[in-house]
Formats: sequence, C-alpha cells, structure tokens
Amino acid sequence: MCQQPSIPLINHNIVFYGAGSMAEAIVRGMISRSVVSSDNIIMLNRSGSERLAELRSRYGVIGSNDSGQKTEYLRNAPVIVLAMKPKDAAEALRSLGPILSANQLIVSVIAGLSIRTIQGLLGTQQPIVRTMPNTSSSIGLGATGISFSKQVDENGRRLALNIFEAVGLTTVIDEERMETLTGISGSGPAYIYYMMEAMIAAGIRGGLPVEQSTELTVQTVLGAARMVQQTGETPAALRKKVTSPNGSTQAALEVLDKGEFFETVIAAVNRCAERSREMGVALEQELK
Ligand SMILES: NC(=O)C1=CN([C@@H]2O[C@H](COP(=O)(O)OP(=O)(O)OC[C@H]3O[C@@H](n4cnc5c(N)ncnc54)[C@H](O)[C@@H]3O)[C@@H](O)[C@H]2O)C=CC1
Ligand SMILES: O=C(O)[C@@H]1CCC=N1
Repeated sequence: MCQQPSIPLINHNIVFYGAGSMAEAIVRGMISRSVVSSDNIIMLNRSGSERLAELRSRYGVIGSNDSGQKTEYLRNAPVIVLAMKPKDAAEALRSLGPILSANQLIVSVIAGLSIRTIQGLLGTQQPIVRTMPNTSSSIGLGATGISFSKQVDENGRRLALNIFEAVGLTTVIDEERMETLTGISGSGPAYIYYMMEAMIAAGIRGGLPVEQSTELTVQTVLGAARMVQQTGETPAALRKKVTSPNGSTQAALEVLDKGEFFETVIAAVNRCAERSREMGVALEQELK
C-alpha cells in the first residue's frame, strides 16, 4: 500500500463518463490537490444540464450531455473513467466499444463489473483498470483498490495510479478480491456514518444539543482512526486501554456484544461483497 507520494501533474485529458457523486469526489480531490488542470477534465452525463452547470461552476471542468460532443470526447480521450451506475453500464459500453481505438485506457469505478465483462460488452481487448474507490477521495482521504487487465502497459498503470494516489491511498489487488474490498472500503464510509448517526442520536436523547453531540462524535471517530494510524497499535489494544475493568466502557461493550456487534459487522461486509458479486453476475448476463 502507498499513501500520497509526491504527486506528478497529469497532462492527459480525462473523460468521466457519468457525472454523479463518485465522479465528482475524484474530480474534486484531483483539482483541489492541483494534479490536473480543470480544462483537462471532461464530465459527460446522460442528462441534467443543471448538474453539468453546477460541476462547471464548481470546478471549471468541461461538461457535456450533447450526444455528438460526447462521442467526440469519448473517441479522443486517452483515459475514460466509467462512472455510471451498474444498471446503465451495459448499454453505455456496447455503444462505446465501436468508437474506441486500441490504446485508450478504460478505468472503471463500477461495483461488481468485471474486467472480462467490460471487454465483452465493449467487444474489444481494451486495456482496463478496474477500481473501487470511495467518496472520501473528495478530501484526499480515499482508499482505492485497483486491478489491471493484462493489456495495461506500464504507462497505463502509472497513469491510473497517479489519478487515485492523488486522492488518497491506493492498493493493487487481485481482481477476485475486489468484492471483499468493496465490503470494507468502498461501502465502508456508510457504515461509519451510520454508527455516527446512532452516537449523535444517543447524545441528543441524553440531553446534549445536536451541535455538541455531532462535534463530540466527529472528533471521537477522527481521533480513534488517527490513534490507530499514528500509534501503530491494533484497534483491539487501543480498545483495551479505554476499557477499565467493570467500568462504563465495559458496560457499553457488553451491550454491543449482546447485539453481536462484531459478527454483525462481518456479516454486513460479507453481504456487501455478495451483493457486488450479484451485480457482476447480472452484468455478465448482458454478454449472452
Ligand atoms: N457512491 C459511492 O460511494 C461509490 C460508487 N461507486 C460506483 O460509482 C458508480 C457511480 O455511482 P454514483 O456516483 O454514486 O452514482 P450517481 O447516480 O451519483 O452517478 C451516476 C451518473 O451517471 C450518469 N449516467 C448514467 N448513464 C449514463 C450514460 N450512458 N452516459 C452518461 N452518463 C450516464 C447519471 O446521469 C448519473 O449522473 C457506480 O457504478 C458505483 O458502483 C464506487 C465506489 C463508491
Ligand atoms: O452502493 C454501491 O453500490 C456503491 C459501491 C460502493 C459504494 N457505493
């Protein structure tokens, strides 16, 4: 794994095909860290002129939903980031394949969609980078898993790594582990937010004003993550240091254990991975 090394400037046009939350998170992260100039970023959406106007004014990027212009941008882009929902991917890839040339690099952030299915739907042996980022990329604290098809050369690898290193931590993994990674870091922010929602609600129910309860919860989560990162101690060791024998923390953890907290989190991660696989299988059916 590597975290934010010295960052080179990316001089290529990057087309984001699908201009939703994940595309915006990556673009925001790249632009705020000045790794790419905003006029090298082209964001294409199926519809939604307002959405594109918003992205243009926020980041100075080029945005288009005109079908003729879209085709031109896609035909000429050295890098195309597939960032639509899985349900929209098959149709988009089928029409993308015929306009691509051999060395255009396809980077997918789409959950469940395998390299094999992407190539099958495109109908080409395109170099493919399959990734699973997360929305924390927008503040440079993303965690992205990356797998390469055998057609990706050293320049393609470097370019894809540059994009995601610019917005956080990257790790190259075997494609078969991508679903497990999705269960941990792709969807993981949502579990942490859910835990935070519950802690904030508990504070409010206990009489704290919403602002105070929120501030305390945020700092607690931030501090706990930083403690693991900076002390090098395991979460289990750090947990033990908070937990006095027969004290208040122990009482709280016993309640979590009664709700099978540990196994429930593992079951949630497993179900996420399984759901990603199901989405992948549904997309694979589109090849038939
Ligand atoms: N939101 C997240 O936390 C993460 C999402 N992902 C993946 O990112 C992808 C996008 O997710 P979100 O950004 O959350 O969805 P979103 O719904 O916010 O954005 C998708 C965008 O794609 C556009 N689109 C659909 N078909 C299109 C087409 N043919 N041409 C151009 N634009 C098209 C839609 O209009 C929409 O604006 C998904 O495949 C998801 O699996 C991956 C990691 C994390
Ligand atoms: O919920 C989803 O399907 C996407 C994939 C990872 C995070 N969001």
